[in-house]
Amino acid sequence: MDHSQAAKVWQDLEAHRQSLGQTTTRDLFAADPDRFARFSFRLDDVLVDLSKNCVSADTLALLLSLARAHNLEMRRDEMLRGDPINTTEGRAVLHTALRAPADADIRVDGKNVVPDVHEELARCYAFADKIRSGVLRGATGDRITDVVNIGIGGSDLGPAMGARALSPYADGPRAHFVSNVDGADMADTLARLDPSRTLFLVSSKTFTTIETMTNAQSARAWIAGSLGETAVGDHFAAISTNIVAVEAFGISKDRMFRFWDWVGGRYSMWSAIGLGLMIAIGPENFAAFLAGGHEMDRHFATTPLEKNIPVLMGLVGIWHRNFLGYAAHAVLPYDQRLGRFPAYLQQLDMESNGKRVHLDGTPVTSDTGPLVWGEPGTNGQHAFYQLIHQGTNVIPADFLIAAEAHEANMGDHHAILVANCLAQTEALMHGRSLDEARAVLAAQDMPEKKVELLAPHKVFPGNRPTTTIAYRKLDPRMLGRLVALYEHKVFTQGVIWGINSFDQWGVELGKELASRLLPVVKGSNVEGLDASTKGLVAHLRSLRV
Ligand SMILES: O=P(O)(O)OC[C@H]1O[C@H](O)[C@H](O)[C@@H](O)[C@@H]1O
Repeated sequence: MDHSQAAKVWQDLEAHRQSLGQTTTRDLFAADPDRFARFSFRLDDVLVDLSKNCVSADTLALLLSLARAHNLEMRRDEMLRGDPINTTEGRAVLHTALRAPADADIRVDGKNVVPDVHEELARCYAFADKIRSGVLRGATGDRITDVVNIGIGGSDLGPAMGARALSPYADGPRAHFVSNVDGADMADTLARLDPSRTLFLVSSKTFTTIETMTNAQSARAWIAGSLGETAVGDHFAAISTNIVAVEAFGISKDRMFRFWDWVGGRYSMWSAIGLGLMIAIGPENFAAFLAGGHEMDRHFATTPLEKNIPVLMGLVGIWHRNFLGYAAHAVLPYDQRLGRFPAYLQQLDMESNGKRVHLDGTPVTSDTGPLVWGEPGTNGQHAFYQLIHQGTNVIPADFLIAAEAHEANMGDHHAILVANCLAQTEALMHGRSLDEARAVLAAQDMPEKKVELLAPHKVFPGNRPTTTIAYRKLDPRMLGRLVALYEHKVFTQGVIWGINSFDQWGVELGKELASRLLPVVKGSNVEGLDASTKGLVAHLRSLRV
């Protein structure tokens, strides 16, 4: 990286922000009739409209210079060719290899990993087919009708989000997901299931995560308790990088599916971790999901930065976070089946870019990843959009909308959904001035005093940034493109911030303390705890029967 060049562009961007002054996106639209064409970008049917963000051509040009000063293209190529860019863990970062075609050549330590990827994928597909067709059955000879993925974080959110997103394509056994160590999660799921027809997938990269191991043991006891110990083998499969621990759990080699340490947990839904999704939607649909991801990879790898969609989304995010000071980012899918997408992105984005030191360990000098959150529209409109429209903080938001619904013959449902999505982005950009609010009220024949009283409440400041992602239909290929789009956006931002987007040391301390506290919660000595924790332990113990 050229530090002095990067620092100079950063200053130029700050000066540019000053020079924009009070300019609003509304002003930018008024000044440029071609703004939509200039600021919207396409990949086949996917259109990403950045025009409702307060960026000018100069802003984008400066942001692109910033990306170049940080050697974004070089860093991208390093990732894609398998360099160990996850420096704190000494690992390559190759989720892109999971969706590469069979003839690709991507090397880790000199060895092409693509044949291994395809071999494992073929094993997963064969297993999925056998469960779906009833060739593989439960211990009693019954067909498997329900598949429960036991995993947490990256070993849960991807397949869980995907199974919901692609439910119109689900023609296999029902998919369930148990993640929380709260026994309620497992108990509520088991209450709906018949052990003789249930398959558990224990998904854990490390196969040591306490939540997953505890849930897996309970599931094992449930099967053994109702069908006998010998039935366990027929009702379990495992997905992990830790073959030794899987064998120790008692899952045989032929029901063990592996992935590799160069796949981060939050980037793993493309691997065998997707097995639950694969069984639900079938190998063909899963292959379309992978192909969609690869399509976005090609776009990211080969499109000039000026038209590179994930890069541009990442850079606009940098503008918001670092130059306009916006601390949050909302993801608002107008697609009910993307209900878990914001939660999925929370892990992808916040676990990747919620960092406070540079790659070399020195403290960051600018803010890093924003708080990411969201809910499907239109529900959010009737709950928290008030704050997005009129609250004191500006929250940039992504709006996701399909042209086509899966439900034919449902009258105006989809048209109303689309109208609401577009109306929100228009309202957020346009706003309503005090004079406009007064005029609206006056037109209602309201006494002047009341107009004056009410008008300030009806002012919308506008100039609230939104990006709209519009696509044909939420099919497997589209989901693949969408997830990969955000992965590369997160990568882009990590490069600009100079952080490691692929480790997650921030989750360790709580884990360590939880294992230290477990015996205390169960009754051992509270000595050595801080006064608050000691008091809470005592209170909880006193309430327990
Ligand atoms: O797949 P596992 O090894 O069970 O890990 C599950 C999850 O837990 C960890 O604490 C990490 O924060 C996540 O990145 C990971 O996805």
